[in-house]
Amino acid sequence: MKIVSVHEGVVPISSSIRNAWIDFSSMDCSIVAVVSDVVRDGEPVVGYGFNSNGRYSAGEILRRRVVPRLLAADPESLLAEDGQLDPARAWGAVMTNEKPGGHGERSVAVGVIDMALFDLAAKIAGQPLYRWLSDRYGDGEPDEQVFVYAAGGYYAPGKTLRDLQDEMKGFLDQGYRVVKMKIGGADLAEDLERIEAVLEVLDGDGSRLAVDVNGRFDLATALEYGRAIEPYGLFWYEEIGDPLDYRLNAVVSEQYRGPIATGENLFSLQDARNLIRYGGMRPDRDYIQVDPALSYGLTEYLRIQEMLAQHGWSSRRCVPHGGHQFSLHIAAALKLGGNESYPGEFQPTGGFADGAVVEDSHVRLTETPGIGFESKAAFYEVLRALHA
Ligand SMILES: O=C([O-])CC(=O)C(=O)O
Ligand SMILES: [Mg+2]
Repeated sequence: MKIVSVHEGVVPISSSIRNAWIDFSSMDCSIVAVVSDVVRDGEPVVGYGFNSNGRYSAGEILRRRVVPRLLAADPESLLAEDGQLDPARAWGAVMTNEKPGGHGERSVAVGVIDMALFDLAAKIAGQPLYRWLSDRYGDGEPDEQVFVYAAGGYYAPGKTLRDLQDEMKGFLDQGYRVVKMKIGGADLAEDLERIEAVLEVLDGDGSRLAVDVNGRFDLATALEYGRAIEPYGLFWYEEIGDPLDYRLNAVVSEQYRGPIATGENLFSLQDARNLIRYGGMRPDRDYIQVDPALSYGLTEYLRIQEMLAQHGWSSRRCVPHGGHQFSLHIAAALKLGGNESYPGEFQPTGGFADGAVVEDSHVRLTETPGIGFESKAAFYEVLRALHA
């Protein structure tokens, strides 16, 4: 098995929405196609990857460092003992001459390639990624369905409380029981009004609503909001302060009794370990949201899972950020607690297979080999155009 060529491009995933920190008016995403010399039905087997959402395309790092190193590696050095592609060995090749620390956009570029290599490896084996992964890194019996919650509830120009309620009703109509909305982009009084409007749609059941601050609050505001929302008994209170401010998180976790979720902007084993060591996260109720696509890929995510286990954390406490197919496979294979879903945003990259049905907030995977981009027509067209 040899890699014949790697093609890289950018796709816009922009929209008019806004969270407490950024708008998405110029959001875009790197995509790659890794073409192998394996031929099936007269066509080369190709692995695809992309970089989730929330960070911009990382083309410069891909073109100047990551892809050249992959192509320069001795093909034999990328194979496991069974002669098949081993994405973890390729990971070592693309990280050659990279110093530790400072895991900014480099982790995004490596994550894109890592995803494509896992897609390729599972396709060559003729298996959907979740079964391939479960056989190698899990117990061989993957979850057949995965808990998903619907993320949305953004701020947008002219968006009324009624619009927010209609958006959430739409999620419930699509089969979701748990929904997420943004807070921290308005003042407390307005956000409480928005939360109460959504709770009306959820029959007053706060345990079905997560709120996401996107790292906006200082400690005083975090505690003030915490006191105000604690009585609602929410599903979780997300990314309350700066993602690297572990002390803020620890102080809030001493005072806010409900579940806290964070980690979507931690991009390495070392950062995730610091969160566990110093962030006050409680293994009996809190959630880790590291997104494998943004954080050096599944190769690094497996290391993070090992670290969590060593610290007494169940994989069920992990619910990755991003709402994409890659994490859905990982969630099923590694028995995570679930996966985010974006029914209304980040097209064409986000979301699951076209035919995927959500029932009681759970979704099943397809048996398409690899990650299954081929079952997501609009995205597949963009990916195929990279190399066709
Ligand atoms: O608004 C964003 O950047 C996305 C986000 O936080 C999430 O999906 O949890
Ligand atoms: Mg978030």
